[in-house]
Amino acid sequence: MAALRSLLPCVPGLLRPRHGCAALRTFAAGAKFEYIITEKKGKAHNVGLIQLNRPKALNALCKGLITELSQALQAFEEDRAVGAIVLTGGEKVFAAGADIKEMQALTFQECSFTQFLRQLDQLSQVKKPIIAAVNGYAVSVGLRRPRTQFFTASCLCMERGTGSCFEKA
Ligand SMILES: C[C@@H](CO)C(=O)SCCNC(=O)CCNC(=O)[C@H](O)C(C)(C)COP(=O)(O)OP(=O)(O)OC[C@H]1O[C@@H](n2cnc3c(N)ncnc32)[C@H](O)[C@@H]1OP(=O)(O)O
Repeated sequence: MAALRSLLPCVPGLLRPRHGCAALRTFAAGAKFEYIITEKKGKAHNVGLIQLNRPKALNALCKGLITELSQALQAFEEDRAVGAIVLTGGEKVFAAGADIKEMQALTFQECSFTQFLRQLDQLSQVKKPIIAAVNGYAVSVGLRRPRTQFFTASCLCMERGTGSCFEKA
């Protein structure tokens, strides 16, 4: 908990986009991600940070992003040094929900029962506490994730307008 507390004041700074920083795009295990950035934070490197990093599509959850998120969460889950995970997005948006462009070509059954959304549900199997640091829009499936987390650090969010069917931080 002490490591988490020490991390929280840093989170707004962490929300700034970090394009082009190769070191931050490299996961502890050595894998490189296209849609997320991972890092271990805290003095003891015991907080796993995952930042959704698909800004051009407002972090819409495409299949590739969901796969990478799943891999990163699994790796932090298995990393005995990591006690908790912080999941965050960008400055304007946490996530604009499922990738509707990708969904366009799929049937309802394909969306619901195949890998597309099922893999997302598997993320809730992670046993370590996940803090969702939400900033800006959190839409639909992008909202369901923070809601299922143990604690949503909405106190860290910045105000940006309103939306009737969307939840804004
Ligand atoms: C499976 C179910 C669960 O219930 C879902 O999750 S369905 C997905 C639900 N989400 C949405 O319907 C959100 C759609 N997006 C929006 O309404 C708006 O983008 C916005 C969040 C209100 C933000 O609007 P803004 O005007 O600030 O930004 P743009 O609309 O110009 O978007 C920029 C850029 O991102 C692409 N994009 C946005 N959301 C998605 C998405 N969900 N999937 C794929 N792509 C998305 C948008 O197309 C723009 O890209 P461009 O066309 O310019 O290449």
